[in-house]
Amino acid sequence: MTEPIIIAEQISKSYGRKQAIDHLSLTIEKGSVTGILGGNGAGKSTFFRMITGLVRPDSGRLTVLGEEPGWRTNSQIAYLPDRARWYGNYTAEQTFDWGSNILPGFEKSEALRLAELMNLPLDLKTEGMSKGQEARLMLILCIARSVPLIVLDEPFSGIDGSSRERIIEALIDAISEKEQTLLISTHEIYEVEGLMDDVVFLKDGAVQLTGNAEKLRTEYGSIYDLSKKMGD
Ligand SMILES: Nc1ncnc2c1ncn2[C@@H]1O[C@H](COP(=O)(O)OP(=O)(O)OP(=O)(O)O)[C@@H](O)[C@H]1O
Repeated sequence: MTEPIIIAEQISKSYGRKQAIDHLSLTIEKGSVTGILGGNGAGKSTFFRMITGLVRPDSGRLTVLGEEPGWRTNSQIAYLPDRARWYGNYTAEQTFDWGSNILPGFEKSEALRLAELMNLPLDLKTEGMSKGQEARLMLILCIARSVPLIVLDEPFSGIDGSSRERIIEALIDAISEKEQTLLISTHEIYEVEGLMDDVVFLKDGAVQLTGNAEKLRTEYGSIYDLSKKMGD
């Protein structure tokens, strides 16, 4: 029996004359890995910001973990924003200590294990990190948390193609044991598609197509091929 963790009912959001989200209705099932896909400006990041309460819908109703998004739901969400920046100049290990003190559900031992899997040096300070190393650190801060919902907005941007596979394996490894729900937006569909149970294509702030990834693959060959058809 499936149970929804996110229910969006006809939600809309405009920035001035730009309609970023347009009467979007969508249900995300508990325990699923859902790829939120779509071209630039489709509304992916805005939808994620709504889930984390950073942006409120102008109209419609959004329910996350059984209630309206806010500080109570946010303690149960690990969110990687699209333009994540780490401002302090700390080593990865010091950052994990900070995470243990601040982030609900953060497990330092899991973070250390993931850092090894992802080849992230522990003694390097953030100012000396490459873009890809910083991206790994931000990702680990999210996926080393035992929280019901993980929301990753473009987690692989800045990570080179040859490292991505290893990082995606670490991600699968991190979430497979836990009953977590994962939402992930990405333009790297080819590498990530094996991870997805469900797929949502957004266009102009509304659902263009949604479905079970396996079923869509039977019909279209691959989610990557489908995304080409959808014009991503
Ligand atoms: N704070 C803002 N102020 C004005 N317009 C905004 C703002 N945030 C988003 N928009 C607009 O809303 C639309 C949706 O943007 P959003 O960032 O959600 O798209 P996206 O699907 O995440 O795109 P990308 O793949 O390029 O990251 C775009 O047209 C964008 O310009």
